[in-house]
Amino acid sequence: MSQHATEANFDGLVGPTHNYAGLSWGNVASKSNVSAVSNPKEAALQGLKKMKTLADRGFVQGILPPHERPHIPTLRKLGFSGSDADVLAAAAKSNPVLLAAVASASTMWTANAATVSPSADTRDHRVHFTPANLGAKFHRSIEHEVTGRALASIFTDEAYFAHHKALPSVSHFGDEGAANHTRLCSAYGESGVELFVYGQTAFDEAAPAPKRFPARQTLEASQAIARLHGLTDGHTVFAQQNPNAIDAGVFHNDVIAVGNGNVLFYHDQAFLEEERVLSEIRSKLKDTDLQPVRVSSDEVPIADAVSSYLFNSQLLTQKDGSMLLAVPGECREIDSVSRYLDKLVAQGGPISAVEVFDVKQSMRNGGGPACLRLRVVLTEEELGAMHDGVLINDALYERLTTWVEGHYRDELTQADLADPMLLDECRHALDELTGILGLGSIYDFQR
Ligand SMILES: NCCC[C@H](NC(=O)CCC(=O)O)C(=O)O
Repeated sequence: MSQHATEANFDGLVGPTHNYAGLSWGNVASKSNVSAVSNPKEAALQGLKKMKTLADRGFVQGILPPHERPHIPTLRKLGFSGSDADVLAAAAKSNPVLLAAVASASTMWTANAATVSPSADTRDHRVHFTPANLGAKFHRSIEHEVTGRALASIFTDEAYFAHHKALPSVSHFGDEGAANHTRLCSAYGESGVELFVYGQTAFDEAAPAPKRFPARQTLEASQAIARLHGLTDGHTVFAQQNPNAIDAGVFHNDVIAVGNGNVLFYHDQAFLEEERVLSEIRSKLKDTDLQPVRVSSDEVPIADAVSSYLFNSQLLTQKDGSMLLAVPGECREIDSVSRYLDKLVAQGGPISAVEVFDVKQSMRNGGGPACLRLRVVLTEEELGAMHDGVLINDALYERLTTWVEGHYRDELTQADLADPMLLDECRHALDELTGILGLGSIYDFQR
């Protein structure tokens, strides 16, 4: 039985400690901007502006809160002791990179927060959520617990929503969430095909794998998520990412492909077995034809795709059924990509409009428009059952903008991360935020 459903996008609000620490080997932007001075206030406002623009266009737009950073409980687990200020000072002295890791605002990239399967696809007809363990990078491996709490406090009703724990946090089950998961369908409320893209097979050392940069997602992790969510084989496709793409800086599939409805917009270097993947999607997508929009290396070399983040765009269905591609500003700064975008719209295919967003603060850490959002397809009933205090409207946008203006710094260096005042500012701000959003006590310092 199908119902009308909507795609809601939940953007991660950038936290007060947004900084450039160069923590993500394999993510070209993160490494090239290491130690640059960041502007957390501007970063958060850029994100809010994107949310507001899309909400104004009629898209359902939600927000996921930033986490408590620097995360003192993690430092205590690692043996630092004394007052919170003592812990910070000792960590800064002993290992500034470790301090930067527990201070990262990386929860802003909610495409990595979790994998979500809509109720039309799952055996028990509930929406299933599994927070990603993000075990490939230490600074991200500490996100899943609080992410799970935030999701559970927004999607509380067990009649509609099912929450799983993150997978075991070892490399065999490396899971990076929705960034490696694409749902294709005829309409959001119809059962679709869930495409899981992985970088490596953990239990087969002979299988193809990247040589230079790490593969963050394993086949075994993707298969486990599909089992947990109660997806059937007939509606699930597993595809290996091209190892050469990972070695070229494509650390998540959403840096080289994006899908929406029956459209798959992708680069010719995205998949290891392109033909097989497309034909399996076609055969499993029962009530509609797949519309591939393939970009060739001749038109957009992979290096340009990576530096522009062309594919890290949001592909959104507008009221009239046509699709809007929400791209980062960098796409208009790179000739091959800008030319391609003009051609894409002119050729009259499924993507009829391009809109540019300035998310430069996030881009400098390797996060474009699509990294900043988690998609949750919801029926009318599910939308009615969720906590609506996190949905953006004019009033919430104004309130959050004022909140950012009042609490965030406009300059942050690596040395500032050891400042005990920053920790106080962050906790104070987040305490107010859970009040604004009506989320209850989700942070460790509130418990
Ligand atoms: N989906 C986009 C994720 C970007 C994220 N960058 C970072 O964590 C960089 C943080 C730093 O280097 O300070 C990552 O690589 O997982």
